[in-house]
Amino acid sequence: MSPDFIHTYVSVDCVVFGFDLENRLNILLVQRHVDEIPLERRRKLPGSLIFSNEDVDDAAERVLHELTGIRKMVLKQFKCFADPGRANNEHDITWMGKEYKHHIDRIITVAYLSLCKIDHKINSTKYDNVDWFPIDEVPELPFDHNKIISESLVEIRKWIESDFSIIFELLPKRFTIRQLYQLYSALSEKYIDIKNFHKKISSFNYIVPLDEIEKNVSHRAARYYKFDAKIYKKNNTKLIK
Ligand SMILES: O=P(O)(O)OC[C@H]1O[C@@H](O)[C@H](O)[C@@H]1O
Repeated sequence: MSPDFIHTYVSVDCVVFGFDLENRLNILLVQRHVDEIPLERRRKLPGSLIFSNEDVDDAAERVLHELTGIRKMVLKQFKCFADPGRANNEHDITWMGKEYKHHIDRIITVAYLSLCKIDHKINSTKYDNVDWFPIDEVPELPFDHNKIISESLVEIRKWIESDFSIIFELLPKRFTIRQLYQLYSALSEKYIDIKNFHKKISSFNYIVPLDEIEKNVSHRAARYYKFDAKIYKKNNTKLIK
């Protein structure tokens, strides 16, 4: 075989989105625990090299489980990142050497998107530090992880346009229309008038009003709603075309 063909490692990286109480999109970052790397360069996307007998999708599921303790999470493979130089920063080489006891200088990574309710208990079996970061407070990250995150944003927008029901993976089980509006606005780049949004939403029978309203709020208390997946599957309409 020509020596120009690569023998390379393959990894997965997961961008897990959450939506916080201040109506901001967040993502989960983990911390590398290695003294030789400066503190401010230790945060990264959760990821792993894949095992020789493992499918990439299975590796992504494993990473998410090791990250959150949750068995089944919504998961979407969206892109492969294969720049030959993506893993040759000296800190990243040090990290890979410590973590895998190998000199690794080329890794192709397959990136995944996932969604998690931010109030879900994170019970990591692998990482000591797992934290939510608002998307505009994400620090400079190792490898090409900042690039992966910015491409994942484009992807999550497309995903919501093609399957609106995934938005409910990010909302609490009961939510107000304002929360739904704020999440939809944070995700889509278009301006949407709140009154029109309310009108559209009230025509969707899969968004079901509950007999509960907000308590202890300074504004007019809003009603809570829930998403009914069964009704949604029957209609499967897009929210806004
Ligand atoms: O074991 P760790 O370092 O978490 O994962 C392997 C890393 O290797 C790189 O391709 C990835 O970007 C990934 O983050």
